[in-house]
Amino acid sequence: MLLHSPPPLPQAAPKGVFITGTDTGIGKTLTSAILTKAWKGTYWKPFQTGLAEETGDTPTVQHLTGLPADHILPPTYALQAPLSPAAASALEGVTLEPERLTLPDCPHAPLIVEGAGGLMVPLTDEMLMIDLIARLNLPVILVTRSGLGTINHTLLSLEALYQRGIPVLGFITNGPASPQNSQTLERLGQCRALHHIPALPSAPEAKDINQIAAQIPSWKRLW
Ligand SMILES: Nc1ncnc2c1ncn2[C@@H]1O[C@H](COP(=O)(O)OP(=O)(O)OP(=O)(O)O)[C@@H](O)[C@H]1O
Ligand SMILES: C[C@H](N)[C@H](N)CCCCCC(=O)O
Ligand SMILES: [Mg+2]
Repeated sequence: MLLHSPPPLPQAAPKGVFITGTDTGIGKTLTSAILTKAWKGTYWKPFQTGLAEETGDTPTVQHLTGLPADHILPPTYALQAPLSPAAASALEGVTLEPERLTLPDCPHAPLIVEGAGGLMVPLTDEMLMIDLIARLNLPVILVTRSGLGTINHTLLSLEALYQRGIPVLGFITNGPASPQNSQTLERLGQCRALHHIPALPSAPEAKDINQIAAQIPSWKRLW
């Protein structure tokens, strides 16, 4: 057995999906914008850090999707330091209570929830991002880079998810096309390659989101 067995996916369409990745800066926000647009869903980033250096993922998704404001929920925690939520909150004297988080009512299903960084990012001294995913009880879409190094990073993340019984709807590769890597990840990771996002020649714009979103299977077709 290479990896633990993948937990079964829910039989019926769940309330939403949790977008995680093999790293920070891997393309979770770009992917979340594409999926929110494709499914005309509702985007939520519960933990935003790094606002001292960036505008934040929520306004980015709002801008890239051009969806009405009620498709975009505000972050539950918005922190300045470009660090993990646990480290940023300690610096800023903010108390995080991820154990109290529940899925918000979302006006437009499905809910697309974006993490911060990867699975093992600390939210507090007792809780990691992966524990929040388990608590919210959503299936995962894993964003990973397409090129060399992705096999190890992706299988490590899948193994962690499977060991915690977290179902994975599939992975999305981001970067220069590498069909061979996608096939290897499907085979060894027992996980579906949902889509590939190409390396765009410049910073993503709404037109890019529209074009890629048009290629995404409908939410209903995935269940
Ligand atoms: N396929 C792509 N083509 C061009 N630029 C990309 C692509 N994917 C991501 N980027 C750019 O790389 C940067 C990081 O991507 P993104 O913000 O989606 O990462 P992230 O995983 O959401 O990071 P964080 O952990 O901070 O939320 C962004 O500036 C984004 O526009
Ligand atoms: C600031 C950045 N954009 C992310 N929001 C936070 C990433 C935390 C990564 C922690 C780590 O894995 O070292
Ligand atoms: Mg992001």
